[in-house]
Amino acid sequence: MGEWLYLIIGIAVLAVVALAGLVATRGRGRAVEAPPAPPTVTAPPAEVEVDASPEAPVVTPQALERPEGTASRLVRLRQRLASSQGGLGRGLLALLSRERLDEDTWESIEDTLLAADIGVVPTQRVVDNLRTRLRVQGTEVADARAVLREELLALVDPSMDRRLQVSGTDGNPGVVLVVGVNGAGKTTTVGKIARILVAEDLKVTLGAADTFRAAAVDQLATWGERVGVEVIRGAEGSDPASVAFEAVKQGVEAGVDTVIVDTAGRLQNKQGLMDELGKVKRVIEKQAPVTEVLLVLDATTGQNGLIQARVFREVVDVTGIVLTKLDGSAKGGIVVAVQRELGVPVKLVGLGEGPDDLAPFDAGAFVDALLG
Ligand SMILES: Nc1nc2c(ncn2[C@@H]2O[C@H](COP(=O)(O)OP(=O)(O)OP(=O)(O)O)[C@@H](O)[C@H]2O)c(=O)[nH]1
Repeated sequence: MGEWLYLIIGIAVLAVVALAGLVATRGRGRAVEAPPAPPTVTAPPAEVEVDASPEAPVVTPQALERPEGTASRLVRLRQRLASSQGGLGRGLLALLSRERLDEDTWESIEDTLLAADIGVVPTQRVVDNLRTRLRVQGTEVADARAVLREELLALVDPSMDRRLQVSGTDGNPGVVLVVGVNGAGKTTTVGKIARILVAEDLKVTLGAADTFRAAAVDQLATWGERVGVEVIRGAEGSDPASVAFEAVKQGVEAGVDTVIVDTAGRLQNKQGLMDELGKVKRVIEKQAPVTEVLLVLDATTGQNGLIQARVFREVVDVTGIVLTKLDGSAKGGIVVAVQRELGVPVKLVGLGEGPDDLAPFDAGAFVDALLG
């Protein structure tokens, strides 16, 4: 009987232990299956602002981009130029091919040219020349196109030297200073020029001297990272001249071909701008001469752009113009107006937000694009 009692007690103990084990296992199972606690929401990292821009993803140095080569970029961008500007030439040709070129028609031709922002004086000149040439020569429609092409080409002036001075002398790098009001596309243009130079196997350093906007500095840093170009930056609000100085100094030491300096474009007043850009240029030239001063203008701003251009011309010796956003405007005539205003050539045109949407300006190709 005693043996039976021990056996029953033993079985009971085993059953209790097994039951306890089962409950504990189930308990652990539930703990594993339980949904994880919600993640703590942390502030986005500083780069997020740059990340948000579709054209400026953060790319690690291991994944350097190869910028588009000049030849394929030109073919692509010429088509884009023709699609944004072709309306002007088509409109003019339609008017010129009318049976009778009466006063109303000449007035419409004048209005079409003015609407494209060519400016009053050049418009008058073209209309006068067309009137004389088409009357004297009694020209057929087919010739009207050739005459119009010649007149537009003369306005754009193919004789201007549009080469970018990106090389220095005496062992110095070329130094390109990029100026213009905020929002014109300065920082983007600096990034795009760097890519053009990298595609041509030149060594480049960038100076982020637009220290008033942290986002502009970050934006430029991202442009540089994408193609493995060093970007010299200062703290937010630091002296733009010291950043420019440091960029050129490091560029000289590293033996690069070109240093491109992005500047701040606050048009607070002429004196302030003059002091700021004057100082930037002076300190740079302690290291190496500035070889090119590019003024970036937004083609969509019309007369306003011309007023800005005038202010910058008085402040700094502009040597070339970059017209941005020509893709977003049918007013390609601004090329003529701004060259007339400043007496310096348009050297580059921006034709989109893509990283390789910047092209050297070519007078003949531009006029052909106008004629559609
Ligand atoms: N469609 C089009 N957009 C352009 C072109 N060039 C620049 N942009 C856009 O214009 C906007 C302003 O360009 P930014 O380079 O930031 O202008 P910024 O002059 O440096 O202005 P801050 O950085 O404020 O000094 C951006 O959204 C660019 O993508 C262009 O040729 N075509």
